[in-house]
Amino acid sequence: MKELLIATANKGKVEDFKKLFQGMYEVKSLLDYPHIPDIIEDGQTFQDNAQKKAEVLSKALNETVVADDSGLVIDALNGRPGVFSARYAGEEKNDQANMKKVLEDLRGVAEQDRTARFVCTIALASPDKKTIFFEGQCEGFISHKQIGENGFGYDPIFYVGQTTKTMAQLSLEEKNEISHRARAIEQLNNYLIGE
Ligand SMILES: O=c1nc[nH]c2c1ncn2[C@H]1C[C@H](O)[C@@H](COP(=O)(O)OP(=O)(O)OP(=O)(O)O)O1
Ligand SMILES: [Mg+2]
Repeated sequence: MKELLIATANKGKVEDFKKLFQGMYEVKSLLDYPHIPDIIEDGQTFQDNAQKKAEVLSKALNETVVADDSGLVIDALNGRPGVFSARYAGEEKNDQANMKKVLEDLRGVAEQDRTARFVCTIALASPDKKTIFFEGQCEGFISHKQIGENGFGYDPIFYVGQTTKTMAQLSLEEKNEISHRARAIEQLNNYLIGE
């Protein structure tokens, strides 16, 4: 089976990619290449960061690389945390601290004003080809406390759509039906099949 390298060291993302590419590609990630240094994400947009992560690795290894830059965009916080989602509460990239800070920032904000979306931008970079982008989103709203054990990142505080289920209450299969990452990967997959 063909290998596909994902320029991420995020275990939750790797699990999503492996499940979504099951039977199609053998997914490798930066977890398999621990010696590769972290790529500084200094872009203004998810696309900028996905492009940098994919192109730096594609050039270094001279092979096709996929990268994902994603995050939580909250309307009442003017789109924050956005591209700063991973480090919202500090450089240690601690999910619990990030969620705590979001809930503190939204203290007193009414239900109807807690709208948010997850955004995932995927970049496909190949040596001597133009980088291509695919974006997926998932609408929802922010809970008042953490609910559910599954997934990663901000899943426990993100109610999916108009439901009363957080992303962390979904099974991996259910999440992969509706998530921002699944929607972006579906477009990537359609492109790769057509190549
Ligand atoms: O499905 C998701 N469910 C919950 N939270 C999520 C999801 N997708 C992204 N997120 C959050 C986690 C992290 O706080 C940020 C990603 O930051 P982002 O820089 O793209 O990833 P990262 O630094 O963890 O790994 P890497 O850059 O190596 O891909 O958005
Ligand atoms: Mg990152």
